[in-house]
Amino acid sequence: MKLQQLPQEFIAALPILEKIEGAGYEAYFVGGSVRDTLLGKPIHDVDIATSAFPKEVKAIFEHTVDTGIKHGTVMILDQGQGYETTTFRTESTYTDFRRPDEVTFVRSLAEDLQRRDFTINALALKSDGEVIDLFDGLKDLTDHRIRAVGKAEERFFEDALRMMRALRFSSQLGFEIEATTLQAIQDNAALLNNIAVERINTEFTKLLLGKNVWYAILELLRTGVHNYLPGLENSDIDLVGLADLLKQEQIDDVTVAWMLLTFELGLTADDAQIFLKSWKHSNELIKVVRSGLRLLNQLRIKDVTDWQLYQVGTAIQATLKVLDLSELPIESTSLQVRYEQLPIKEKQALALNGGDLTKTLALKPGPLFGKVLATLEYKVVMGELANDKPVLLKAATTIIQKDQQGK
Ligand SMILES: Nc1ccn([C@@H]2O[C@H](COP(=O)(O)OP(=O)(O)OP(=O)(O)O)[C@@H](O)[C@H]2O)c(=O)n1
Repeated sequence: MKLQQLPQEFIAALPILEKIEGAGYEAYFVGGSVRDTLLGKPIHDVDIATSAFPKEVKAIFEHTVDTGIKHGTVMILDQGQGYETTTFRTESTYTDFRRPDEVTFVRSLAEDLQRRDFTINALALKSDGEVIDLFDGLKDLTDHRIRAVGKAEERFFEDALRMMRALRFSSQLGFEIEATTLQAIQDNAALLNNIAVERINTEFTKLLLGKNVWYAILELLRTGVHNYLPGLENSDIDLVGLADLLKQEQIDDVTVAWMLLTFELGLTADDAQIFLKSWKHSNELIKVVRSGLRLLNQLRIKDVTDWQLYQVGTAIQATLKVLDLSELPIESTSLQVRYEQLPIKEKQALALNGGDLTKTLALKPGPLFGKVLATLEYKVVMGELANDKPVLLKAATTIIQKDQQGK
């Protein structure tokens, strides 16, 4: 099959292929960008595979960066754009974060494509538009099927993360996982124990954000893969609940995805922190999920105060989204309106600050200082005091006097 029209990103990179070919080597576009082009989707990274060894690539181009030289990857810089160019290779196991431990460079494209994960990812595109399809990847693309290249088991032994990738692609693309490949996932799920959790996290997050997440979660459960994911062992019922919620609407926000998951798992904010840490999430994401969960869990038992709403702060949008998707009988719009109408949304918006306490009331920094500001903040949020400097100064004076009388 020959592509008549190439996307702009490939056209821009054509001179690179042609230059490598001109030096007497083979070079092709490979991987996700070829798959996505054939699916009519936008592409992000253009990956190139070549028969030239790294030092040969470096001899052809003036500007290169050794991004993964041991694994055969050299970045070619051209017109402000970087192109990852990898020598044809076979590979053994991955224990490292993202690169295989050992690779053997080869000169044939067929051997390189043979070590790739799925047939839809094992297509190569030549500079003249010819699609090289050695494993019926085109048919699988048309039939919406994820099928391992060759023996699925061998591919998963090379890199167990590929089992997560199969589920992730099925969610993103809305493809079915072919029966033998699915069986091999079921048989080898325990190999995921050897994989760095950061890598699993990346794939699982993409799965949660996919359009066919409902199917992917059911396949995840069917194959037992969830039993090898941190904190998800034996959480079948919660995951089915999550799958049902996500059936209603595709989500596009990583934080919302993880908040929804922890909410469905019925975790408290503290337990969610432990759970998310085990997935190696950032402190920033953990903080947002924690405050959102606190509010949502409060809503499970009773209404929330404006102060609780205020404390959710920047996590409010994600939280309201989760509320919308959850089964709690509360309208997110009413909370949204209440949040919008809060007198202030952050401490900095208080009409009185520490400087005013020092200058106008001669209060020195210390425990009382913090107590005064915190009390004013609470009262303003709760509508007990207007956010107005003279009003707050008066209230501050009263708090200080009471404190001194108390001593
Ligand atoms: N564990 C892996 C990871 C990657 N690949 C191969 O390397 C290519 C590029 O991998 P990557 O950039 O991780 O994924 P893409 O398939 O490009 O998908 P996306 O960019 O959408 O994540 C894949 O298409 C596949 O051929 C593989 O065989 N096994």
